[in-house]
Amino acid sequence: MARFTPVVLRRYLFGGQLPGRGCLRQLRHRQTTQSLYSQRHHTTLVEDVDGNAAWKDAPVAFRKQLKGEKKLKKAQGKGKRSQSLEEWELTVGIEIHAQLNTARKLFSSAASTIDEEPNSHVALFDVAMPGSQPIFQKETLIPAVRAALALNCDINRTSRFDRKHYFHWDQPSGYQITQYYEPFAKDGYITLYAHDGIAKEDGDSIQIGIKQIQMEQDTAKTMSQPGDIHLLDFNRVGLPLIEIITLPQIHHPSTAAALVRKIQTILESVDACVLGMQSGGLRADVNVSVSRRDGFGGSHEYGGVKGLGQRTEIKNLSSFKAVEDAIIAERDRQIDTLEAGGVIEGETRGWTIGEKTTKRLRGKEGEVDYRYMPDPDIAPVVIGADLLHHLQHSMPVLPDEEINTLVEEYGLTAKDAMSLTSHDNGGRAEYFYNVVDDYMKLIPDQDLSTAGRLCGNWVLHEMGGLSHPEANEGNPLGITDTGDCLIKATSLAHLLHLLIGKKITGKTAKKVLAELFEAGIQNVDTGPEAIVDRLGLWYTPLSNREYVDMAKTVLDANVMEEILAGKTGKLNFLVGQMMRMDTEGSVDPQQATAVLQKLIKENWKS
Ligand SMILES: Nc1ncnc2c1ncn2[C@@H]1O[C@H](COP(=O)(O)OP(=O)(O)OP(=O)(O)O)[C@@H](O)[C@H]1O
Ligand SMILES: [Mg+2]
Ligand SMILES: [Mg+2]
Repeated sequence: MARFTPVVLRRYLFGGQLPGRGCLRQLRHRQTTQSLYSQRHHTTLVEDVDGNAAWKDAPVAFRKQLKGEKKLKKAQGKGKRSQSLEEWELTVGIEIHAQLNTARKLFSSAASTIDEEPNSHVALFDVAMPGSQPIFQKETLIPAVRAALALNCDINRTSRFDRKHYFHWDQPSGYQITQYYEPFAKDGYITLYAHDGIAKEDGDSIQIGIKQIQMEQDTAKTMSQPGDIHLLDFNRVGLPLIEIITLPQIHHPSTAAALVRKIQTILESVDACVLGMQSGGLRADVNVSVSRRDGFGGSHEYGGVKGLGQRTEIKNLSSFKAVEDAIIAERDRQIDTLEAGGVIEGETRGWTIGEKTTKRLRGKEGEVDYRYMPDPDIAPVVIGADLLHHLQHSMPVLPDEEINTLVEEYGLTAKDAMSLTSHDNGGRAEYFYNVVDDYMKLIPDQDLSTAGRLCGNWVLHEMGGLSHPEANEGNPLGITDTGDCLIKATSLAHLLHLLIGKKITGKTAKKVLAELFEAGIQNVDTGPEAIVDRLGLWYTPLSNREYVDMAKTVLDANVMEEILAGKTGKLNFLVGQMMRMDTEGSVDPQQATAVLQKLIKENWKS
């Protein structure tokens, strides 16, 4: 599968001290200053694109997810369970493994691949050929450090690699190289807001500590076949991962899912990661415990958090929903066990989508002794102050800041801002900015938030409803990461300009939008004016006589009495009726209201 060339990532490098070839790609057309809008007028980033994008995983539509969560919460809130939740406090800590966005593996120059011919990118070191040595690919530090900075971590200027020993077919050397004793980043945090989808109980926002982030190797990919046959793909072995470890400070399943989703968004926004959860580029292990709320909490402690119950760990969850469902199932199992007088064992458990309960995989006595030891073949990693400084100053706008800008400057609701940034790998937001830019050029004295609200409504809602049998499934509008779309931004801006200038009606605008979409699919170059011309849909205002005739048809004595008695909502109802009467959509609601008011004032009688 083709990838973007690494050239653009050179902007994260400095003074030619690191070669660009080790880094993969830059995804977004995002900037580093406070105001996205103001900077958009000064900055043009060069995107050097080579072939097709490798990312195919569109994030789960946020609205859909919120709806699902609401339903789930409703179901959870019922009956006996909610009673036991008053007595027991759930605590969760999460480990997230994310594949870094690099061209090479962590300790060999073999290419990192996505969906390529199995075992086609494997260096001798990756399969532990005797005599082969690890060569740390220092470019891998760039996405790793960017991820750590985005998660507010302190960067350890000197970190080291250790060996974690275990025997399994997916690990040819018998150990995984990780950072156990001295990871490269620690003491970070992430802030989650209500609009990120956290539990109601967590209020407007919650901060979760990140204990540390370490770099480590991925394992080979196992493809199990019928008949106990396991096929191995060593392309994945040795790919650079980061493991992000949160403190046990999460107390609600939906907050846990929101955290994983937000970490994915953040990693993506700083170009630290290539693939999302849906494509296996991000995996989560959840650690779950419960303790009594009555002050007799548990005796366990982790990272300075005391009073915890015994944890169990559910490994390898690969969707946000699985994170939430597995935590709920494990919480309920632990509470049931404790209420029945049992004890919770420290164990690793598994979760299968659709199951009601987690399943024990191995107990504490079955835990492997990893015999951690410093890797004698790898020198300490020293991060220079200059590299750190450069990376700190080339960070893009982070998702929270972007949401804030969309709400504060562009006048969107937090929900719409979230939707906009989560669609099409962020491409929908880029498209939106382009539409607003073009629209503002047509009406320069327009207030940005008014323009933003109008364009946001069309980009999200009107365009969201478009479909065509020949359109690409999953991305019908053909929106790219950089904001190109089948309906050109400038065409939509012109269309909205015609609408606001009352040159066409709202109904016509929708019709023209559908025509622009169709033209895009058929690769026909046309603009909104040409379509309005062709369809003969230029707006001709109705005469006052026509308004009065229509108003008389909808008015009746009873409704008029109600309006006179102060029921102003009824007036809107009548305007709606007038608009429905006119199939061409030529009724201007303001004028209809004025005519109705006048008739009522004159106490018109039929
Ligand atoms: N009592 C507890 N209840 C809930 N979560 C806990 C508890 N104790 C620790 N945790 C969480 O468990 C995770 C422990 O991760 P860590 O990588 O330090 O150890 P590990 O799970 O033993 O290692 P690994 O799985 O990587 O071999 C952290 O996210 C932490 O917040
Ligand atoms: Mg861990
Ligand atoms: Mg763990």
